[in-house]
Amino acid sequence: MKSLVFGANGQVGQALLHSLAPLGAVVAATRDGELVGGGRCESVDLANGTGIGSLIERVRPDVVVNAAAYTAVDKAEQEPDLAFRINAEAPAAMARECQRLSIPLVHYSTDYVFDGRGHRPYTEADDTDPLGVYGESKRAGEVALEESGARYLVLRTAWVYGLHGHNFLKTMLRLGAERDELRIVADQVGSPTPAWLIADATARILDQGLKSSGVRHLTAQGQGSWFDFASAIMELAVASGRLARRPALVPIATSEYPTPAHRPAYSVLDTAGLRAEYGLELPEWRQALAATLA
Ligand SMILES: NC(=O)C1=CN([C@@H]2O[C@H](COP(=O)(O)OP(=O)(O)OC[C@H]3O[C@@H](n4cnc5c(N)ncnc54)[C@H](OP(=O)(O)O)[C@@H]3O)[C@@H](O)[C@H]2O)C=CC1
Ligand SMILES: Cc1cn([C@H]2C[C@H](O)[C@@H](COP(=O)(O)OP(=O)(O)O[C@H]3O[C@@H](C)C(=O)[C@@H](O)[C@H]3O)O2)c(=O)[nH]c1=O
Repeated sequence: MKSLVFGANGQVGQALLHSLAPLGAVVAATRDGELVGGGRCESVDLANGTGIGSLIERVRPDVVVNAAAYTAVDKAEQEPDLAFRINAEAPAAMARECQRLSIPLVHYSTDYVFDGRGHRPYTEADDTDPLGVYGESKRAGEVALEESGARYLVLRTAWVYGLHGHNFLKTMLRLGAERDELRIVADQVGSPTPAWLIADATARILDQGLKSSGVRHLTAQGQGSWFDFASAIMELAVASGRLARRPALVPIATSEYPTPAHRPAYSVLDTAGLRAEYGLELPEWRQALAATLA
């Protein structure tokens, strides 16, 4: 099976290069044709979608996996056009070409498509209502795939972290080394999910073949607040010697940490559908964090 991976330098993209390799050839595409780990690959700037269709046509993969996205949640409030070009128009262009060539398309979306007013895990049938530009642009990407007529799978995930790239784990390790005290929001609840888990699950799904088109939820199991996540990071980082000492962590309300974009208060995703359809077991988020740091 030959895969074409857009966004190969991102957190999920880098993990996909490893996870998809046992299934066959993996053709990587990045913005500038360079891989962060070294080496050249295909190049396409998704903000200017002209090269997308021609690249898919030239590579003729058995599956396209789009891990590229505009993920700067706060900055998106000032750059809505760019966020929509990358998160909605580029996946739409991929879907058009995939539909024309009968190639299945795997794409990722976010818990931030929900408004966070729920009190039980969101299912795929629940209504979306994003609070900010990033979530709106990601929802527009989901709709574009739904309407394309392509065979597709949108994997909605959440709170992605890893040892590569920009994420909350890396921010906490950096700030934890610099400061004696960190103030962390304790009233936003979700499911921290490592990039390797998303990539592994994608490979297990592709190994079986897409069983149906649609949106499915994919996160680590269980739930916690950003404060819980930070507390678990500090505990494991000190135990493993990554941090010399544990900074004091202060739980705060969202109102005490103002940001340009509003974020959902509760965005836990119900993954039962995906687990049943593909027979996947997903680890609890604290176990997944421990495995990542180990
Ligand atoms: N991060 C998170 O917490 C979450 C992410 N998701 C979704 O998961 C998917 C993967 O996210 P993640 O791996 O964290 O994202 P990253 O931000 O780590 O990576 C995104 C990649 O997209 C690339 N990209 C951005 N703009 C362009 C462009 N104009 N042309 C070409 N490439 C571009 C970036 O390239 P470059 O390196 O050159 O900037 C980067 O490598 C996305 O769909 C995201 O929305 C869902 C929930 C949570
Ligand atoms: C750095 C920091 C953040 N926070 C808060 C701000 C915010 O509410 C929360 C998370 O902050 P971040 O900006 O790191 O995370 P954020 O960019 O909101 O993360 C999101 O990214 C996009 C791409 C997604 O799709 C989401 O699933 C989610 O992972 O933590 C603190 O309370 N204290 C701190 O010191």
